[in-house]
Amino acid sequence: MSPRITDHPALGTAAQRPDHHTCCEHHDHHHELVVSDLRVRYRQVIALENIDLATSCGNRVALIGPNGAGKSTLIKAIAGLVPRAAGSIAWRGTSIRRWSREFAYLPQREEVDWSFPITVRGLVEMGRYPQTGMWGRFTEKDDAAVEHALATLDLLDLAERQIRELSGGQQQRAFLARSIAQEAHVLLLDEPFTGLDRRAAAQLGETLGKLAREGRLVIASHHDLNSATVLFDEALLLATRPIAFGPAAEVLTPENLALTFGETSR
Ligand SMILES: Nc1ncnc2c1ncn2[C@@H]1O[C@H](COP(=O)(O)OP(=O)(O)OP(=O)(O)O)[C@@H](O)[C@H]1O
Repeated sequence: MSPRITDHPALGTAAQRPDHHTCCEHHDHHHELVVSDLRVRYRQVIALENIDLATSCGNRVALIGPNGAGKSTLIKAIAGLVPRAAGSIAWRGTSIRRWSREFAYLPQREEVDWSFPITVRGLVEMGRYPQTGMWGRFTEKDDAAVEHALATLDLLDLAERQIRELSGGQQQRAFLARSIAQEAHVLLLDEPFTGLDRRAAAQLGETLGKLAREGRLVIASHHDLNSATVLFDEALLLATRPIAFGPAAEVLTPENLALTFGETSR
């Protein structure tokens, strides 16, 4: 999906991609998630290069850039779903080697088989499998975690419905509820606002705010520049390489956006 860039007059101008970037200091011990000098490639294609990102729970981080900029790839790399060609990703001081229960990943809508026969409750219960195992017995603690997740996402009334019978916004909430049941601290969301109407988007925005205030870290690719400063605390502008990272309102300047969108990534 294309970003809405029409409201930003600076974006029409061609801009050179910078040969250096403004970015947070990496190598720091104060942040819970630290991505340092990350490079990811798919065969010959370099999807990400020189990515540095340091942030902590309580923040909502937007990944912003043109199609092919590497947003999905960065989300997958942090989730441990694509291999790194170089660099490191550390969570609470320890390198992330494989998918961890701390990380919950929400793929782009079209990557999910929504016709899969499962109820909302069944989907949310899957969040407990890392603890119980697929065929494990649910304890009271597991049941309580599922109820808490359904309540947090306002899904108790829909718990017995099939996910294919839900609206797009309700489906997003069901997936987020699964992450909450998993007790994941890092929510990695690929374009969670895409396809939602205003009301569902507002509700999701509130939910992400609540989850961040509860002490989770939300990282999401996002296409709507107009809402980015409202919905997110921090932003990483990227076009294969990072253009800027910092507080969303400081980073989303016309100059930075021109650098990010002025030249389409390969
Ligand atoms: N499985 C793959 N095999 C080969 N190349 C890939 C693969 N996935 C992504 N790429 C390439 O890696 C680059 C980054 O893709 P990515 O999907 O991360 O971008 P994006 O910013 O999420 O784009 P969009 O906004 O279109 O979703 C692109 O050049 C893309 O073509």
